Amino acid sequence: MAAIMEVIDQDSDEMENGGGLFGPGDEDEDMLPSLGKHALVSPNNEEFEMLVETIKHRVEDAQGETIYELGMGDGEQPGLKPEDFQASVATLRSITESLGLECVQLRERTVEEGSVAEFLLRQKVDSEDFMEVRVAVVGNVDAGKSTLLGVLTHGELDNGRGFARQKLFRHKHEMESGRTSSVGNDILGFDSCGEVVNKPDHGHLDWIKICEDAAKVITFIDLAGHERYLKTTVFGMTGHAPDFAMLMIGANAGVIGMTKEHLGLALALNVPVFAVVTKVDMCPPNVLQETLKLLTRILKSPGCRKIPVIVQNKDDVICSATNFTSERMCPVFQVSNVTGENLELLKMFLNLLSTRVKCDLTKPAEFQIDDTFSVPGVGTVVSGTLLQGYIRLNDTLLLGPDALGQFQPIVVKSIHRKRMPVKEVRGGQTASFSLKKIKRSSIRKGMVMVSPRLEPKACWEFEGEILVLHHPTTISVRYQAMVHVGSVRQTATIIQMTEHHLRTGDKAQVRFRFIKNPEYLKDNMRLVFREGRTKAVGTITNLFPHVSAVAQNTRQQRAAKKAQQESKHHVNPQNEPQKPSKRNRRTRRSVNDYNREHAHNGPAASSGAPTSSTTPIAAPGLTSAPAPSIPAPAPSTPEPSVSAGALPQPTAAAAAAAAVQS
Ligand SMILES: Nc1nc2c(ncn2[C@@H]2O[C@H](COP(=O)(O)OP(=O)(O)OP(=O)(O)O)[C@@H](O)[C@H]2O)c(=O)[nH]1
Repeated sequence: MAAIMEVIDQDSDEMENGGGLFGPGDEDEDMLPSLGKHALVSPNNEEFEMLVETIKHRVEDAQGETIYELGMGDGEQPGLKPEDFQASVATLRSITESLGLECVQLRERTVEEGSVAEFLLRQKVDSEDFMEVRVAVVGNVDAGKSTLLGVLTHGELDNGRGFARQKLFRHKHEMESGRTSSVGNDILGFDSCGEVVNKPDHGHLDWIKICEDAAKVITFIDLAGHERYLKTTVFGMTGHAPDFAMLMIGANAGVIGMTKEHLGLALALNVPVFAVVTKVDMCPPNVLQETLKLLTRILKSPGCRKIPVIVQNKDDVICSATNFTSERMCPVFQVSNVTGENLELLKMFLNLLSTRVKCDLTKPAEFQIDDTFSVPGVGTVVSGTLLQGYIRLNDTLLLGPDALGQFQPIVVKSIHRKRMPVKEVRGGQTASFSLKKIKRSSIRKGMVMVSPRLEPKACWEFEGEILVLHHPTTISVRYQAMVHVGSVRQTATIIQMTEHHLRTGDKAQVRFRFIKNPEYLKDNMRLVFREGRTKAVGTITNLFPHVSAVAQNTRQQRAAKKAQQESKHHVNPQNEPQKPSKRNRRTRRSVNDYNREHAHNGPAASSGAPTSSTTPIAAPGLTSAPAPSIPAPAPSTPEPSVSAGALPQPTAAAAAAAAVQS
């Protein structure tokens, strides 16, 4: 794993500037004029209006809150004289009042020229809406992850023997073994003044009440620490779209086991990390110092290039929270779940975290599914993250891709956010939807629900630029491993690459092919490719949208196929569609059942799609030329001779549109 730390080259530019901190001079290039540190002292009407607009824009931009630094100005010495400071505070309060914001002073400092202060400006509580920040909780087994979450969310300290974590375990075997095995969610709500709103009633937390009372809800994605559950942990990090990762380390055990693995994963996915060292109550000071020393060394190493900040007081919290996403800073907390030491600092930090992922609300809806449920009396429910746009009650969306690469229209029957019924969700939020007329068995994790306007296409094959973090020998064509992209988790085969062999530390442009189902992917998504101790990370650079079996079976296609067969080229078995697994055959059956039952819903069913067992599930369809850096596909590759655009594509969008009209 040391190799991981050495080869990851994290690009700081990719970290969005979302800390929310701004001084008057730190304006948005094209929209807002520069303001001096005296701007709030005695503004005239026009200036006041401009200030209102500026703050409104900033709060909206940061999705509901921002931190204002009073007494700071571009190129000016910081600090305001007492009377100017008082006048500025009064102006700030009347601005926030007019915008319906809460204005909470975080701290005040005296500098050479006078005073400087930071204020948290946050939207007032709206019982139907709240800001959402997702924090993935990672770290080695027994680091105290579940315990810390139990303590934070239930407000009761641990006894050092597993008392606090009992409230969070979801499975009987977890209770018995004391180990987390699944991806769990726990929530911590803060009101507009930053106070915790979680009020457990006999150990039970009412999520709806928390959401109603909170202006901001932190969702902890509690991931398993044991190596056995690494697949689930990777899925939690990729599929649950965390804004931040909280890396937990037991002070006495130190940086052991999966700690570096999890840190490497967060770095690879560009998720900013903060560290929490637990169990300081039971750790001798010299051992704690050793742990901190090693952690700091790892964070500063060329593979990480982080700036560790040991958080010791409120000033450190404000500094690190406000600079967290925009810089390479990695705050390090030292806490005890038993005595409660420094937990207040951690809570304050969590309260100040702003969502990092910027979602475009103007784009058509795109929702990635990370779990499915069958709820008695309700029916099929899917949960996941809305990546862009809005989804409202009774919207018709396209669900897919199925094993045939197709999408089918579904109607949203009800929506829940953290168990609270709502009428709509917007980009960046997690939600659960109950769906009409669909069996749970026909939905799998990794599917999406998108607006018909997106005209979604599935793909069997895609290209990515990858970096091998670790492999014991060499990787070559035909190598298979698990690909994690968003909530997609499926084995894929390398079918082409720009290098003959890849070793640890090598980079290459690689073409993958899924072995079971086509998937809905997008350019620039981060991917993790892993198999045992082999690990590679990368970014999707090129997609090869799948042309459904129906579309491929045109006369032109058949002619092209025949011509290819006649040319007696040997077909590379890697490029042939794989024999479906038993599970996949089951999925196909259910899809066929669905198509039979809903023959009017899509051309696939009505046109007698070739779904017999002798027909490949779906042959790869290449609609765009391979990237120049990749050698052209072997002549034997069964590629369609016409572009997908020329084919009578059975567009699911059309099916959805028909469904909407009907
Ligand atoms: N003394 C002391 N014990 C702690 C502290 N935090 C956790 N523990 C104990 O450490 C043990 C392990 O804690 P867990 O919360 O189960 O650890 P985990 O990281 O969630 O482990 P997995 O779920 O298996 O990944 C429990 O017995 C806790 O009571 C702490 O700050 N001080």
